[in-house]
Amino acid sequence: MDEKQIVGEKAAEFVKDGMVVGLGTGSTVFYTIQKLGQLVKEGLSIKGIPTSVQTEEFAKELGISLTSFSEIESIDIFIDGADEVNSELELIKGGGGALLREKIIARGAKTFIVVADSSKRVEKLGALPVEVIPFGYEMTEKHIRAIGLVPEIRLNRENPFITENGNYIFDCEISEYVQPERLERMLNMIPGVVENGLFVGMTDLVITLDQEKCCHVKKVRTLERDFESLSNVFYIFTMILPLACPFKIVGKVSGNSSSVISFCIISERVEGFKSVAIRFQRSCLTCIGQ
Ligand SMILES: O=C[C@H](O)[C@H](O)[C@H](O)COP(=O)(O)O
Repeated sequence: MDEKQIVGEKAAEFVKDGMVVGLGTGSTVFYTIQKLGQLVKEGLSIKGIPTSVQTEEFAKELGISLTSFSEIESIDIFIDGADEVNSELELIKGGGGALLREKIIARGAKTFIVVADSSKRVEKLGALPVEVIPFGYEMTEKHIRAIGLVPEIRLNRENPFITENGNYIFDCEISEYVQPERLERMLNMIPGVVENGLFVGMTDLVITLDQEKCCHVKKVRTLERDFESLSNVFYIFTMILPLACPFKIVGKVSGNSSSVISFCIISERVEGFKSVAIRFQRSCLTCIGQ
């Protein structure tokens, strides 16, 4: 059994009867889907949401029922491969061009499991696909270059590769380190960029292999998500009791580590509370190891 098959099949163990399952794209999750097809034949009842036409067709061939966003409230679990995984379980995806649909599903899933053979583990994330609309892509390329990346248009023979959403992809070399979450935001602010392949703070588990070829299931810290929830509660609190609360949250930002920064109880009403706010932010950052 090759590595992709071991990790791919292992992930199928996390799928339970009645679940809505996001089905990823690629040669690793292929084995998960194949295994799910076998389990469905043995009686497992699930509904799949595919991330690409290729996956959709494969799932149909295997007899896996599919559903659509209009028919479901949420996605229980999303299983997908990755091109690069670092020690923080931050990912680069999109080698197969399916990054946009994958990110939509990853963001909507309660649990996101990544299946990755050992070749995907990297110290530094380095080769990032960025999906852009064809209109003005030459200008978009300049803007991507201006933030320090080295983009190269992905080709299909001599023509630009076209994604299933009708867009182009720039494969970008990350030459200088920028914090992934920041880079993700910077890219997505460029007009013409539809999405990029950085998946930060989304992964719940990575199934991979070590040198002894043992299957490992790593749990990512959920602290950032906890902070996000706490931030939401606090935000609602200050909305309900604006007069009673001495703090004002400047903005509710969803996301991850920097949402802690925007956990931002910056006092607008009482000057003295500013130092409290700053100390609080610092302790949050220490907690998440920044
Ligand atoms: O667009 C493709 C996806 O992001 C894949 O999940 C990724 O490229 C990994 O694919 P594979 O399992 O074939 O290495």
